[in-house]
Order: sequence, then structure tokens, then C-alpha cells
Amino acid sequence: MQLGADHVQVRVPATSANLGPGFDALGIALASYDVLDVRALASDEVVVDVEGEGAADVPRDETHLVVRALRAALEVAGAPQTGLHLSCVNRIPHGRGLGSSAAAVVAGIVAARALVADPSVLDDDATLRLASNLEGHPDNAAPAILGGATVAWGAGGAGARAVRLELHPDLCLTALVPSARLATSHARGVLPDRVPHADAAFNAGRSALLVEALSRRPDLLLDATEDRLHQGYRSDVMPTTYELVQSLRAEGVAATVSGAGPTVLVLCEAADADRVRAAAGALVGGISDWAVHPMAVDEHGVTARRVQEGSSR
Ligand SMILES: Nc1ncnc2c1ncn2[C@@H]1O[C@H](COP(=O)(O)OP(=O)(O)O)[C@@H](O)[C@H]1O
Ligand SMILES: N[C@@H](CCOP(=O)(O)O)C(=O)O
Repeated sequence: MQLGADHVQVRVPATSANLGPGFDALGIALASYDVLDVRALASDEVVVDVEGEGAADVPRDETHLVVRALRAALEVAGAPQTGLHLSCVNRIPHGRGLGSSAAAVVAGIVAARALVADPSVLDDDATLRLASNLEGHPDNAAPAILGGATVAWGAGGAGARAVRLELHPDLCLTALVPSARLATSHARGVLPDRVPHADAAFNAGRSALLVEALSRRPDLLLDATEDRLHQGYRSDVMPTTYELVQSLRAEGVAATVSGAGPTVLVLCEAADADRVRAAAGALVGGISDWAVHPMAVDEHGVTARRVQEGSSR
């Protein structure tokens, strides 16, 4: 297969995974975006420009995560590899539990989809399969692709699959974001290989309840976001995060660790948002280097468009 375009732009949302009990399964897309401009070059050169998050530390060569995902997707599509000029404007913070790596992977795959002549070979199902393989878990990639809230699951040899959930219109989200990073690989490394059956049963019930709470019964969010499978085990590698979650929950606020942390995601009903954000602000105000960000849900997921030469960038 040949390329069908040589210049595309991609916008991809941040995501918050797990949402408490839904470890490696539930996730939600947030209206904060990385934007990428991708040009196929006639030479085999790779040029990477980065503005914003990660500008000081991401690589500028073939090892850049977007380039790696884009190359993997061109291979899946049977399209030729090409030189690349990538210009990234990054707003999703790295290593905070807001899905920056999944966003980079999804953006790379969707850039390839927009570049190739037949995008159907990289449809949303194929994009999710490839992104989940590259990430190692599907719960960030699914909402980054589909938008809204999603349930993702591994379907054996068929790879990852996902469905979107209906979201109650009164759902309000707030992120408490620290300046310190924690690599997801590190936070996954502290999880045990085995958990008590009672804890697995507890999380199964809460995850099922959370689907109902997110869709129809936001009054149940506090009970529905309880977790026994990952947050406690990770408390030593993110003590401030864990304390914030515990303090907020003690005040009746549905706080969870966002993804693998260290960001805290708070879910509430619109009518309770002022109280919840005041409580979060009061707690975070006493700690340096944390910020409170009201977040909207992204409903669209990743978007891409081919750029006609001569049109504005
Ligand atoms: N836009 C990006 N461009 C290049 N690399 C990225 C980008 N976003 C994330 N990464 C890579 O992923 C790492 C963060 O991934 P991870 O530890 O999974 O945290 P997060 O919770 O932010 O996904 C960064 O340190 C960087 O290596
Ligand atoms: N289920 C994963 C989610 C990781 O999300 P991230 O945004 O921290 O990459 C986990 O909890 O490890």
C-alpha cells in the first residue's frame, strides 16, 4: 500500500484510567489535548520539534514514542516507511497518570491512518489493538480513541476491545495534579502477582456499580469508586496522593488515583462541584507543587485531518 497524503494533523485527548475499581478496564477522556503536525518526507530523515510538556526530555529520533507507534502502524497497514517531520504541541503532562503515553501512541497510529491510502486497515478496532499492545493495557487507549468513558477488555487472541458508556450529564471531574512524575512502569511494578479472592470480588462488584453510577446514578459515585486492587499497594510510591484520596473520601468525596498516579481524579455531581473543589483546594493549598484543575469530558476521542498544501496550519 502507498501513502495517500504527506501532511496530516492529529489532536488526541488526555485520559484518566481505572476510575477506582476498574483497573486496566475503565477510563475516561479529558478535554486537554496534544496536537501533532506530521509530514512525510522524501528523505529518510526524522525531525522532531516539541513545544510544551516533555520538550526538555523526550527524544528527537526514531525512539520518540509517536514515531515508534507511527512506524508500527505503517507496518500493520503494509505501507512504506518514510522520513518524518513531527511538530508536537504537548499539553498532557508526562508521568502524572493522565495518559500521556497512550495519547502519544494513539496519535502516532492515527497519524499513520491519515497518511495511508486506505485508512480502513487501521480502523478504531485495529487502532485499539495496536495501541494496547504497545501500551501493555487498553484502559487509556480506549477513551483516547473513542472519547467519553469506556470499558476495555482483552478478548484473548483477538486483542483488546472496548465499548463506550453513556455518561450522566451531571458528572463533574476535577484533577489534582502534582509537579512530580511517577513512571507508570514503576507503579505497575509494585503490584502483587496475586490478590485475595475477597478483594477481587469486592472490585468486581464496585466496577459493575460504577458503570451504573457513571451512567444513571451519580449519587452512588462514592461507594462505586472504592478499590482494593491497586491504590493501597501503590501508596508507598505516592504517599501524598494516597493521603489526599483518603482525606477526600473521608469527607464523602469520590476521589481516586488517576491511572497509575500520582494525579488524583475526583468525580462528583454538578450540584456538589463547588463544595468538592473547595475541599480539594483546601487540602492541596497546604502542599506545595500541586494544582487543582476542573476538567471537562472529551466526547470525540482522537481526531485527524489531512492538510492540503496551501491551507493554513
Ligand atoms: N507526547 C509524547 N511524546 C513523546 N513521548 C511521550 C509523550 N507522552 C509520553 N511520552 C513518553 O511516555 C512517558 C510517560 O509515560 P507513563 O510513565 O506511562 O506516564 P503517563 O501516565 O503520563 O502515561 C514519558 O516520560 C515519555 O517517555
Ligand atoms: N491501568 C493502568 C493505567 C495507567 O495509566 P497512566 O495514565 O498512569 O499511564 C495502571 O493503573 O497501571
